[in-house]
Amino acid sequence: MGSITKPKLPVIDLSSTTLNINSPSWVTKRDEVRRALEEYGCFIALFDGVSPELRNAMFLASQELFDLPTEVKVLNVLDTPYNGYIGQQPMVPLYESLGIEDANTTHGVESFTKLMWPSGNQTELDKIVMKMVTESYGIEEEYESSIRGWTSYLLKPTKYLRADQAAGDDKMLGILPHTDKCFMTYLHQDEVNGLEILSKNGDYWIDVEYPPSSFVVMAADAFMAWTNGRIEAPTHRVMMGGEKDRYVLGLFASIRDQIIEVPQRLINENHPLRFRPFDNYKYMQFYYTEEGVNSECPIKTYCGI
Ligand SMILES: O=C(O)CCC(=O)C(=O)O
Ligand SMILES: [Fe+2]
Repeated sequence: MGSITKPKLPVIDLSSTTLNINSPSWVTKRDEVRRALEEYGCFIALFDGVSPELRNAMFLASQELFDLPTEVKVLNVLDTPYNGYIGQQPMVPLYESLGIEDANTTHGVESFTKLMWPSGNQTELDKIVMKMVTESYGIEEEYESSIRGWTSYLLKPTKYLRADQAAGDDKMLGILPHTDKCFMTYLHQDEVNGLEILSKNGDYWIDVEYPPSSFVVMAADAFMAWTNGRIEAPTHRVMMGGEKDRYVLGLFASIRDQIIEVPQRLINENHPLRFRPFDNYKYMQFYYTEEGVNSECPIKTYCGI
């Protein structure tokens, strides 16, 4: 491992100023997005400048949220396991998160969400990425008719305590290696790095350095199954070092009340069908069963062929 220069994640500019659906650069970018996802399962998207003032405001709000007493935070209970409040877990003592379901619609949290996702356009990033990937594969119709309208968004402010206990250069685990169980994930962080992506061959971890105004776009398990395994959900973890707490805003897109089925176009001799039709929310429930937790690749166990 020592002397290998590790690759960095591809950075793709998806700011609205650079995107024009009728220009040749749209096609180039679209295929770049697909290739990045096929190769790494994720990439860094530069996405419309969030002003420094807004960024500060949203991370300040996040900080205030985590400063609430634990008794208040635990009141945030959601139906899907691990989507409400998580904290004080012995395996990952630095980690804390608070999920807000239906982040783009639920009336009561709308203003909070708007603050957290300035100009409300981060679900727009999902729309752009999905348009690009599905166009690139020629499966836009399948996306429009059976996925897009069923997408729900979980907004998850997350805090990682600084790793005071870490001695010297040692880092502490912020979140255990995992793949996400939803469809797609969009991550935005404050200034502290820590996210690491496992390379496709599993040989090394890639450190993620976010440029300002950038998001990590990451495929999750349900997307991997929908694309018949063309795009794999990358294993990732967080390692904490240094003297600052880390704040992250995650947006997790899942498909609700709709069976996900591999589009015919993605099935052929070289790519035989690998996944049976499945329900994303039932899969997330399955993941927290004993069988799911102990499975090496839960999505394959759940609906693999
Ligand atoms: O903190 C990060 O950068 C990643 C968080 C994450 O992987 C998750 O919440 O699923
Ligand atoms: Fe994750």
